[in-house]
Amino acid sequence: MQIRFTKMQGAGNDFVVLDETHGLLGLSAAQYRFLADRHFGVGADQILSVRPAPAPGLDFEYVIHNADGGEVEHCGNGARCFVRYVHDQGLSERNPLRVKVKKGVIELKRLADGRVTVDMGPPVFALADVPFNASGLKPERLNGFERWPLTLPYAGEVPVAVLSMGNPHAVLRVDDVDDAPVAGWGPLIEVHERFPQRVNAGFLQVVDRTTVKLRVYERGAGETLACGTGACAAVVAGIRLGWLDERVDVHTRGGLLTIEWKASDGLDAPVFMTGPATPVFNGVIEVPDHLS
Ligand SMILES: N[C@@H](CCC[C@H](N)C(=O)O)C(=O)O
Repeated sequence: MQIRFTKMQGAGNDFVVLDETHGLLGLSAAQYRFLADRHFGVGADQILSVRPAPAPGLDFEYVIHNADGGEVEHCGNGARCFVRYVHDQGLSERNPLRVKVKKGVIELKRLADGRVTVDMGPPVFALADVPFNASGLKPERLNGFERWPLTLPYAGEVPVAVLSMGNPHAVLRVDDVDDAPVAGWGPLIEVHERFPQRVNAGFLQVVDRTTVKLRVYERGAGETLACGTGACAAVVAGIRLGWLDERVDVHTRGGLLTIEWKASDGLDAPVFMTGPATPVFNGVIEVPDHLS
């Protein structure tokens, strides 16, 4: 089967975007993996499928698959690319857009300078909803928020903040992100037995109260150049732990994301993420039928 796609990136987190507004392509997990493959397919961290609105009051649905073929709840950088895509392809002129993703409904706004602001919704702290199994663990409390000791082979106990942005995140503070053991610890944290749905592992360096550096080892994709939900989770954790103010510039290896969370309005205040969304190229690819 031949399919048309657009390759996009948001702060270096890259995507294959598919238009399914006129009918579903019915791709299998193996076919998503093929598209994401950097040697045999197009190459991407995630595949984004743009679909018609599933209910009145919504503009679209968009479905996200990780490079490993698994469907996921949310993708912050993908949300910004999705908005740019529907606008550039003439699928909608509306601004803002209300869009269904697996985690719920999100609102996305194109800015005059080409960037996009996403209302990511409130963070989730209930451990069962992350999900995280804390049974038998004794947390360290900082500023009224917990860090949990995660035991890693060879590394011993490392303290992580745990929360969900619709998808699960573990956030670990490091002194120097360029020196952080992302490749070594990332895969161990991703599949740690205390995270029954696996987890995205964020390595956070606090530069000052409004500036951080971040690297994320993503569930189902490995280390990416940026992770939007990871940036939100890291800033929310940093605010709750007393390290950060309510508006923070997050420097990733692929670009700058700005995160705002007005915790002073309550823990259920929405998180706003602003950043770039850039088309790279359009193409047509033959997707092998034997992978269906
Ligand atoms: N790159 C994304 C997150 C994609 C999903 C994540 N890997 C997961 O499995 O939860 C982002 O920008 O948020």
